[in-house]
Amino acid sequence: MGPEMGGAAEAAVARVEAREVWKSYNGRPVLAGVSVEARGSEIVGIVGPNGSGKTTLLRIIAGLERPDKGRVVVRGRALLVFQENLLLPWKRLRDNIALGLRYRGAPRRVVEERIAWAARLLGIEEHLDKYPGEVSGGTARKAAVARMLVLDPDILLLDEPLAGLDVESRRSLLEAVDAIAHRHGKTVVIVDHILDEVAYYADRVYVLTQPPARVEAEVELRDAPRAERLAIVYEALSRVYRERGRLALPERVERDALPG
Ligand SMILES: Nc1ncnc2c1ncn2[C@@H]1O[C@H](COP(=O)(O)OP(=O)(O)OP(=O)(O)O)[C@@H](O)[C@H]1O
Repeated sequence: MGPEMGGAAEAAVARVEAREVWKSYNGRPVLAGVSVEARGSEIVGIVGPNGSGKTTLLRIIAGLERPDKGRVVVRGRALLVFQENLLLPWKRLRDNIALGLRYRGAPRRVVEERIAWAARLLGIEEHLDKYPGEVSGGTARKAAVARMLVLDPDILLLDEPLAGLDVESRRSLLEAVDAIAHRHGKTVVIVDHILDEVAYYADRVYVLTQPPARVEAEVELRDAPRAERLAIVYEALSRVYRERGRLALPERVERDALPG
């Protein structure tokens, strides 16, 4: 790729791009040339089956691992919310969310303001004085997101944020993510295996293949009505499968099927 052109406004837009990323563990390929991109105020969903390298891809984007091959560009500050939440059980949610800010020496007033803002956005104000063991999985997940959000990242990487949550928790978490991206201007990358809800909220979805992962389909959804987005992704996938099926047909049938 050539040098980035773009003016000053363009230069300020957060961006994350993985291009043809390859990764193997013990000689076994997990990612086999995966390219994804997210920029500006948008939600990008990366959906794939279990073991398809979604976590590995996020860890590479976050700089926690190196790809064997390929290029990763991150413009802006990216923070990863781990699938396991990693809340400290002996600290109240409020203090868990404050951890990074206090570590950075943020003034008390700033810490309190940011916690109040993030808690309101995620709808967990009433739980701030509880311990992680006293709240639902959905509230704990939201607290884990809040803990990163208060650090004001440009890019938020969410590793399977919907895993283990009930329908209402998934909906309310994704509503908050929607506000984080579209009202507060963050770039959000969600990896998950639940296509339905991710498609409903995402501006673009990448569907990964079974491992070793490649991008099976990349589907733009930004301008599509939400209620139609899942169908649009399924249509795109059907096209891919049909195409593959067609290519797999014997040569004779293949020729017969050609127009003219
Ligand atoms: N550090 C590592 N060392 C060896 N193998 C690893 C390592 N990290 C991941 N793997 C393997 O790579 C594969 C992909 O793992 P990864 O966690 O990235 O997939 P995933 O799509 O996030 O899966 P899941 O949906 O189950 O969380 C798995 O088979 C996993 O065992």
